[in-house]
Amino acid sequence: MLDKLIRKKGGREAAETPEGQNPGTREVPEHIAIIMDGNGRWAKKRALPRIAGHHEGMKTVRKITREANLLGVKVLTLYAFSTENWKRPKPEVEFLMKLPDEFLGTYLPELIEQNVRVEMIGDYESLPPHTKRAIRRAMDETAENDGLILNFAMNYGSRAELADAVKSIARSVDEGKVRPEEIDERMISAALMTAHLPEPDLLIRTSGEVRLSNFMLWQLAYTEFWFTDTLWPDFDEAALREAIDGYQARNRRYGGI
Ligand SMILES: CCc1cc(N2CCCCCC2)n2ncc(-c3ccc(F)cc3)c2n1
Repeated sequence: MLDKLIRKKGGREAAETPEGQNPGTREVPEHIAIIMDGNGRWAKKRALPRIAGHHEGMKTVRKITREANLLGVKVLTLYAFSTENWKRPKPEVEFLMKLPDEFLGTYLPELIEQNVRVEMIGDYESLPPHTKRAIRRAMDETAENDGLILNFAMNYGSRAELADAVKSIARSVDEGKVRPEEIDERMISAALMTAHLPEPDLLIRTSGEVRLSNFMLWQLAYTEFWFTDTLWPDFDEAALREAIDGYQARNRRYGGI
């Protein structure tokens, strides 16, 4: 089983672990981001159609959301559909675009009961109308909840997000609201779709793939990565706790030696 934590080196200044504090006693990650990979392979191993893997993966979304909320995680960002996924076969894309409605139709009452707030990052307007309706309803019906933020990255691509942020800042310069010399990291972070969220503390990617796939490239600058061979449909509460244990066991540094 390939479970490994790859710690980002270097980065922003921040206090070292205070003297005397046991580095293993770190808090639960405030923000966990997950690239939910391995659904098609899970189905193939069982001689099932790929959509069976996506459907099983949806049940894992429910399981991991509940566990993360119980553990005190504040934000859970799930990479559900990338801008590149439109290239998949039409029937698969059509099935995927129905999953938000199916997921919320089944689990929204449970999410509301758990005080979960549903949010989304990505290009909302380009989604099919039925997909937008389901997501909009879930966001509206959970807007007052102040528990875990369940943030779906839907029709999301980090480079497109960064390009939009640059355009927005360039417009502000054009309008005389911003001088070029004022543009800094903070202004760019504030122009991203995740401006209102803390940066991810822990990124988990399942199915053994070790790459970012155009996911939160700016926001993951200081994030610890956990890569596991476990396929997303098989990723259960114990697997989540193992990833969090791996995160807590490391003496996280934002730079310095
Ligand atoms: C549109 C692509 C997609 C795929 C997908 N899969 C398939 C691929 C990844 C594994 C999980 C199951 N899920 N699972 C939940 C949602 C969902 C999205 C938004 C929302 F508001 C509520 C639920 C979802 N969306």
